[in-house]
Amino acid sequence: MGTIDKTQQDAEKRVAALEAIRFIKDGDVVGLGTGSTAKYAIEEIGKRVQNGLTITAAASSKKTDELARSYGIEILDLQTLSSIDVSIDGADEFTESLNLIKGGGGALFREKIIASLSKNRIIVADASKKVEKLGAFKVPIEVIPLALQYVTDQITKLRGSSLLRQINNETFITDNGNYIIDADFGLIDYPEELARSLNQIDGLLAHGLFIGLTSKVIMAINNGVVVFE
Ligand SMILES: O=C(CO)[C@H](O)[C@H](O)COP(=O)(O)O
Repeated sequence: MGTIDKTQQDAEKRVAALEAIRFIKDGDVVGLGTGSTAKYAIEEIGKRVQNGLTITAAASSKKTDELARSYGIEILDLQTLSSIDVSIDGADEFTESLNLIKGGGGALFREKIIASLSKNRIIVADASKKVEKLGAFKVPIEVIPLALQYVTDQITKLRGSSLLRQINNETFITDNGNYIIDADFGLIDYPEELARSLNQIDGLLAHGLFIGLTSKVIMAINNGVVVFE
């Protein structure tokens, strides 16, 4: 993949995010993702709301909730929603078959609920996120604290190694009050199979393999976009 030019990467994130906004129309309920790419989309949606766009939104994290509200975007209570028109979110890795790894920002559980509720699930990404096989980025796994050892042992049985996420020497706590394990399974040949196995572990709230949860990936490269759908 080579060295990633951060300025170029940021420019691509913005281009992809702006392209995705074309899919939002007046009256939509919009699912808002988390992370630096989703942030570009939220900021632009916010500006358009200030200029008369009438949407409501669901936020995938406290950070996104705060950012969206700061622009005057009306945030709905996720627990009351049974459908979202369009969601825009980022990804840590994606393949051409639209499988993803998400959760680098630790918001994977709410992001998964939003994707599951959404009719049109748009992922926005810079070109560095495209991979042949998932797995160079460790799979984030949200774990209910009392099940930490149990879940770690089950990950070991699936030939994965676990690292409890720490930020500034402190255990990272999700918006839901849980831990994140970053699990290394090496390059993943059969992501659907691994996702199914992880789904069966009690105490594991959500994992970052997003299989069949994406309508399209808008990837920016240089100043253009490529759409995978
Ligand atoms: O899944 C996520 C947060 O939980 C993000 O979408 C993912 O980490 C990508 O982030 P960024 O746009 O900053 O590269």
